[in-house]
Amino acid sequence: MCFACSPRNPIGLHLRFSMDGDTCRTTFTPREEHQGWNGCMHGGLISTLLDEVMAQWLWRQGISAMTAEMTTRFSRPVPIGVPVNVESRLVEHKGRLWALSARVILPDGRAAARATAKFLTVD
Ligand SMILES: CCCCCCCCCCCCCCCC(=O)SCCNC(=O)CCNC(=O)[C@H](O)C(C)(C)COP(=O)(O)OP(=O)(O)OC[C@H]1O[C@@H](n2cnc3c(N)ncnc32)[C@H](O)[C@@H]1OP(=O)(O)O
Repeated sequence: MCFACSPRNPIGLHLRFSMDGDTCRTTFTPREEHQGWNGCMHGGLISTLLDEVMAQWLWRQGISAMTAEMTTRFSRPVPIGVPVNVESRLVEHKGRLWALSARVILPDGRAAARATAKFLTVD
């Protein structure tokens, strides 16, 4: 029962994803309970959005892979109540290792956060 994507998780984010060419996308509007700093979405939950959109890129290609490493840069706050777009792309693939990047984009088109991550395929 995935915290990010399961529709059955009562405390989950209930994210839904789609592929748009080589990009995986979702949208999310943070609520009060997702707050960290006053009026802003918690950074750990922003990282969850980024991690999940990259994992879903792989899942949608039939690749089962776990996050082995992730770096996030928080450039701007994500305000509570404001819808954001979240997107991911493949950067590189070598053997079991998949490198992806992802962004959280504010309604004005500016990136609020960016991440890069390495995933390793698992059986
Ligand atoms: C019916 C509908 C159902 C719908 C359903 C939807 C499900 C949609 C799925 C999405 C859902 C996902 C959710 C979000 C993604 C998570 O949250 S995943 C959870 C968070 N991540 C984890 O818990 C991972 C914990 N780590 C591990 O379990 C293990 O370390 C790993 C990642 C499996 C790798 O372990 P391992 O297989 O033993 O591999 P290991 O021998 O350590 O490394 C293999 C090779 O990779 C290299 N390597 C390892 N790490 C790195 C690294 N960071 N950088 C470079 N090289 C590395 C090693 O050096 C090694 O190289 P060689 O020696 O072979 O040359």
